[in-house]
Amino acid sequence: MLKISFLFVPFRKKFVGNRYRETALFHSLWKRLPGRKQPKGLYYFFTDKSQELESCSKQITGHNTSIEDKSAIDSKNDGVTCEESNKLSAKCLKQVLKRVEKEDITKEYFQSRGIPPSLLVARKACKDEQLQRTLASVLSEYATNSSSTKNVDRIQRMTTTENSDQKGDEVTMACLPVLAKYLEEKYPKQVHAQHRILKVVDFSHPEDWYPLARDIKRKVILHIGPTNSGKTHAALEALRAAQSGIYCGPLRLLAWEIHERLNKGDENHHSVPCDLLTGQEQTEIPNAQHISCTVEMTPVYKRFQVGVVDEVQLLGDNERAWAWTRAILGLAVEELHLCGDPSSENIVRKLINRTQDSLSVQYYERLSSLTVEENRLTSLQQLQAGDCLVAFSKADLFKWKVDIERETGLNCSVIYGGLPPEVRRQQSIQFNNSNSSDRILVATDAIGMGLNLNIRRVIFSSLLKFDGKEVCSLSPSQVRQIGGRAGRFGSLFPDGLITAVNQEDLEYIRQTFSGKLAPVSQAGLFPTADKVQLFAEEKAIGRSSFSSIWDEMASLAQVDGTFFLCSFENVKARAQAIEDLPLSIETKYILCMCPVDMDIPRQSVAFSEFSRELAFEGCVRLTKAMRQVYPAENWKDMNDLESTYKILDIYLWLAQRFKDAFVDIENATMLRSKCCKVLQNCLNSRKLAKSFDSKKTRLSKGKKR
Ligand SMILES: Nc1ncnc2c1ncn2[C@@H]1O[C@H](COP(=O)(O)OP(=O)(O)OP(=O)(O)O)[C@@H](O)[C@H]1O
Repeated sequence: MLKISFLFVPFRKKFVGNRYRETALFHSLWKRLPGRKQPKGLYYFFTDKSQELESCSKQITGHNTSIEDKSAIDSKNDGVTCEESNKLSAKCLKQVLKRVEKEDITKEYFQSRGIPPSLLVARKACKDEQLQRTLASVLSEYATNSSSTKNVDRIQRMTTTENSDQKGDEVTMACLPVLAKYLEEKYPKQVHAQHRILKVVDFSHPEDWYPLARDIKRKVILHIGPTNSGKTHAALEALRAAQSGIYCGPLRLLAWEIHERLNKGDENHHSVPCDLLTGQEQTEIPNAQHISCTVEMTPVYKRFQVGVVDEVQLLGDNERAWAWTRAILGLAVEELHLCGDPSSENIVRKLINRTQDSLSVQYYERLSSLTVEENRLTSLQQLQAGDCLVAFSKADLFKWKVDIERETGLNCSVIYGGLPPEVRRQQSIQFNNSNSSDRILVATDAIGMGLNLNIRRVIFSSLLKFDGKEVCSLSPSQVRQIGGRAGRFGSLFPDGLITAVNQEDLEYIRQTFSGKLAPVSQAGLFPTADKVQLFAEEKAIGRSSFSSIWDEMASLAQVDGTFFLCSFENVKARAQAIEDLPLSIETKYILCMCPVDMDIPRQSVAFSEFSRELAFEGCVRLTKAMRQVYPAENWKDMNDLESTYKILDIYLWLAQRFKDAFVDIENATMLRSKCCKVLQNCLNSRKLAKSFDSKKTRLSKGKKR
């Protein structure tokens, strides 16, 4: 219940007092239509609705609107505000309803004016306030123009339906065309303008956004399999053999890895010159016809022979999914290889059906065994080199590290998402090294993707994770992704094992691996810069109310069942931070896409400072505080360093887009690698252990939850 109210409160809040409330209201009405067909010209009905309903009220009840209401209308030179207008509408409507309920107005009254009695029944049956308003206006339409009776039969039929929800929807559906016609005649200018706006936010055919790709009949090969099944390997073989090609991966770490692998070559492959393109980096390798990039950077304006998009199950990710949708629909390649887990098959089929490319699916099995152990881990002494203990907070990770190192004498490498990718990679190399026969890994779910790890056994210390807002259980897909890291074909430990610290968790893991993954059902979309720009122009939204664009676009956007709109929350938070700056919409859009976590004060302050300097000075420099990289010995120092790294990273991300303004690129790059070195030293230092007060092993505390 709590969760539901969280979802609904902001949603409703969005409508109250919003000057675009009417538009949103009608949007919510037509969304109820099967197939969500957009009724022409619906949106402006309530722009003048106080007067409209006033006259409607007068017609039906025979009374004028109260003096009090009238004075509210008259007191505004430019008409009433929407909020007032809504209040007035409600009052007028109430009057109408009251009179009808008192039977002051009889069926005969309506019939004599050509109003079908079924409409009255429909209105009474309908508890939804929005629908009541719609119906009230339809009543008024009938009262003034009895020739508009095309829908009478439909309405009559629908209002006799038993199910009241269905009744409400069908009544809405029947009323909308009447309303639409009426509005188009009454407010032609506004309706026309509204049509143009709706065209901008019509996201029902995103496949048409990529004409270069649509010019090619692409051959799409979908590689479906669990982790460690060789699907990426197969796709990369095709990439290497191509004259030109592009790899699009979910992480910088993966983009780096493919970039290096192609450039180096190995005993079975000659080297292939390959550029690197990530949010923060861009290389120019001589003669390179290949690119390895992070999926958000996918160039859809350039042709390649072969494209590879990795981890396509992320088409369902709430925040980043748009990048996969864009890459899959937009890559202008002759041959497109998509790699994903079994949950991605349905949605990829739907997308390729839209692009009308050819699709073949290749299925893969794991290359080596993966076994869920019978017994849970009961003592740290049971740990062996090659084990990976998974925990979900940084504090937990370090406590485990300290306990393990003290009690077993084994050394722990550490990997978590907050560490710079360079450090994550160094820690993984250290762990993989075949000479380190005393190595354990303690890690968060950051090991799930992007690192080649030689793990013998994955041990879940918990299945609960804090996602930034609340503590929630890992999904079956996450459990499989993390657990599947145990055992790697061709490594020291080809056969993988999985266990847990808690018995209940172990049971859950067993069930997860024996069940099927729920399919990803929709692919994410996000408005492109030009759509945002056009929308702002049509709506005459100035630079100063940039942050309002996102809610308005979300409320009007037309997205069909194959797609969903990715979350706007982070983008909105960034938009609010730069709201008052004299920057173009285009520049503000770029700033909003910057990967800053606005919930972290140091990051949000730095982002605001960079944006302000960009707007007012045209030259952005690192501050003194951002240049300070001191040796770290404890928990707090580490946090500071991670934070400094992230700020330098944001600086370099922005520098890629505003090269002339961000003049400290060299310095930032140098400081960023210094941060990595210090962090790496700190992680390997025994001094770190002293910053934790962990006298007892965590395994000796209650295991059975
Ligand atoms: N035919 C092959 N010959 C040699 N090595 C292979 C072959 N197939 C796969 N491998 C190796 O096995 C490992 C797993 O393969 P790959 O990364 O392609 O799996 P995957 O299914 O994409 O899994 P994940 O999604 O976990 O990355 C890699 O180290 C890869 O190089």
